[in-house]
Formats: sequence, structure tokens, C-alpha cells
Amino acid sequence: MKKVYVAGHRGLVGSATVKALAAAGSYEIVTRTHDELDLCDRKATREFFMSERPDYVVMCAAKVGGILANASLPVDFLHNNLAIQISVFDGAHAAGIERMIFLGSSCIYPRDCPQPIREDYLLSGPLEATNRPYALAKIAGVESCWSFNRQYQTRYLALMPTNLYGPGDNYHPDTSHVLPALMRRFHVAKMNRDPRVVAWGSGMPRREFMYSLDIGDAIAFLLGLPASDFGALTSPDIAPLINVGVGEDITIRELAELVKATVSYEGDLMFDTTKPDGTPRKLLDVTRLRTLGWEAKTSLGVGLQATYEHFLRDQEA
Ligand SMILES: NC(=O)C1=CN([C@@H]2O[C@H](COP(=O)(O)OP(=O)(O)OC[C@H]3O[C@@H](n4cnc5c(N)ncnc54)[C@H](OP(=O)(O)O)[C@@H]3O)[C@@H](O)[C@H]2O)C=CC1
Ligand SMILES: C[C@H]1O[C@H](OP(=O)(O)OP(=O)(O)OC[C@H]2O[C@@H](n3cnc4c(=O)[nH]c(N)nc43)[C@H](O)[C@@H]2O)[C@@H](O)[C@@H](O)C1=O
Repeated sequence: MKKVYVAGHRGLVGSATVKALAAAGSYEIVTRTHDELDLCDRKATREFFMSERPDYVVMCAAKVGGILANASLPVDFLHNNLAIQISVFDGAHAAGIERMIFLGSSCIYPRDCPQPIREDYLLSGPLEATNRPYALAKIAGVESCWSFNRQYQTRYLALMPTNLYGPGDNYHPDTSHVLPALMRRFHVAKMNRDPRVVAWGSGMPRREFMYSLDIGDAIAFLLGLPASDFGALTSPDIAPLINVGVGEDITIRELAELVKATVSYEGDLMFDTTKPDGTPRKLLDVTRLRTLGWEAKTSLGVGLQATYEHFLRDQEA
């Protein structure tokens, strides 16, 4: 039985990863809360790795947020993520772990690159300004995977997930991503009988949304690949990155209408064009992952319904 350390196990992706790995039944899962282990603390992180000696690591701990949080806290998004990554790569390497899955993000690709976005478009053009610090930290994470693989023949793989949502997401009105932000706003407006809800930007940008339990499933699938397949993905000769998406996108206006219907809100939807749009479009090319035999299972409609039910249960708790 392999021992897996899931960093950030209480977050959106970490909790879904623990669920998928537990369901696989072939892992001993190791976790630490942020309070128990601050991953910015390199010494404490190395001590943790040397005492626990996990076989595998899934790196879901990061400073994460939506467009406004990214734009207003650039130092936090750059430095916290770099610090976490340096500690975890250092500890993982010192402990000689066999496999690592590092979580990047679709926002690391150039702002205006061709669609759908292939893995080899990385570093082919300028980044989107609203999340450049976060994107640069994540690009450093991808480069760390590759550098360790080249210098030390490690097996570190970087996943580039699209925008995610699901149970346990961050619903803070200012710092959250669009889908949980709108779900909460429509719900509050319905409860208060407000006549209108305001969404940010023009409503024109296009995004691709994946249910968090699907990313957990993708991580479990990749971590469980035979050594030859995992080795091929992390060979020193190739950039070890792989896109994880659903293969289709919608406009923010279409998303807002879907969330509005899920919540059964009957007022009006308005857009505040003084707020940033961010990247005009981010649709991932998922050919590489599909060729390996994995596809997302949850439609946006089903995922939205399940997420809203979870949101309502949390409100009652
Ligand atoms: N959510 C999304 O739409 C997307 C996410 N990703 C990537 O997936 C990964 C996970 O994201 P997500 O689950 O959404 O993020 P969350 O914010 O939900 O979870 C992040 C987790 O990391 C923990 N954490 C943060 N800083 C530290 C630290 N210094 N020491 C220890 N633990 C820490 C947090 O704990 P605490 O809350 O206690 O600080 C939290 O449990 C990230 O790498 C992110 O970039 C990629 C694409 C899209
Ligand atoms: C996952 C990804 O997430 C971020 O990039 P983003 O895709 O731009 O994320 P977002 O979800 O915040 O916005 C998507 C779109 O939606 C619009 N929008 C409307 N109304 C609300 C709203 O109420 N809140 C938010 N947050 N956005 C809104 C908003 O104006 C934008 O046009 C980065 O963290 C990036 O680094 C990253 O990795």
C-alpha cells in the first residue's frame, strides 16, 4: 500500500482528492492542516517529510482566489505560492518520494493564445495581467517538476486544471471564483427578495468549468498509472504537464443564467462593466489526457445542482 501525502486536504481539490484516493482503497493517506504544518516553513516541512516519508505527494496546497483577490493581493499570490512550492519540492526530494502531482492552473498559459489551449503553448506569449503573479509562481512550479526530473530523475508531474467548482468551495463575496460567487449572490438575493443581481465584467469572457470530484478522480487515475505510463509523462526529455478540462466552455453570461436557474432566482441579472473581465477565453485541449483514457464525467448541470445542494446543507449546519 502506497503512502500518499495530500497537501491542502481541506481545500476544494484536496478534499476531492482524498475522497477519490480513499475510494481507490489502495493508499494510506497522510494529511496536515495549515495550523499543524505551515508549508511556507521550509524547515518544518522538511522535518515532516523526513519523519512521515510518504511514497507519493499530491500538491493541492496553495494561495488560491478569484480575479479580484489575484489582482489586489499580488505579493501574497506570488510569494506564498513560491514559498510553499520551494518547501514541498525540497522536502519531497529530501525524502526521496517516488511520484508527485503538482497542481498548476489553466491561467499559466498566455492570455491570447490559440484555442483550445495545448500544453506546448506554455511561455509562447504574454500573460493576463490580473493573475500574472500567481501564474508566474505556478510556471515556476512546472519548471521545478521538470528541473527535478532532469537533474535527479524524479517523477514529478504538473496538472493544469481548468476553472473548478464543487462542494466546500470558497463562497466569500470578494475573494471567490465566479461560480461560487454567483451561487451565493443569487441565493442571498432570493432569500432577501432583491429585484436584481449584479455580476462582474461584461459577461462575454468564456470559461470552462469542471466539478471538483472529477479533478479528484483525474488525480487518482494519474497517480495510479502503471510505472511505464507515469514514467513516460515525467521523462526528463519532455515538459511534464498535462491539461485537465471538460473540453467545452461557455460565456460568463450563460454561466450566470445557469446558476440563476439552479438557485430558482426570478429577478434580473445585470453586469458591472467597471469590474475586470480577465482572460477573454480559456478552453483547454484535453487530447493528451483523453488519450491516456480519462474523461470528466459530470455535466455542468449535474455539478451545479449537487454543489447547490451542498451549499444549502452548509447554510443549515
Ligand atoms: N479552484 C480552482 O478553480 C482551481 C484551482 N487550481 C489549483 O488547485 C490547487 C488547489 O486549489 P483549491 O483546492 O481550489 O484551493 P483551496 O483554497 O480550496 O485550498 C487550498 C488549501 O491549501 C491550504 N494552504 C494554503 N496555504 C498553506 C500553507 N502555507 N500551509 C499549509 N496549507 C496551506 C489551505 O489551507 P487554509 O485554508 O487553512 O489556508 C487549503 O486547505 C491549487 O494549486 C490551485 O492553484 C487550479 C485551477 C483552478
Ligand atoms: C481559476 C482561475 O481563476 C482566476 O481567473 P478567472 O478565470 O478570471 O476567474 P474568476 O472565476 O474570478 O472570474 C471569471 C470571470 O467571471 C467574471 N465574474 C462575474 N461575476 C463574478 C463574481 O462575482 N466573482 C468573480 N470572481 N468573477 C466574476 C469575472 O469578471 C471573469 O470575467 C484566477 O485566479 C486565475 O489565476 C485562475 O487560476
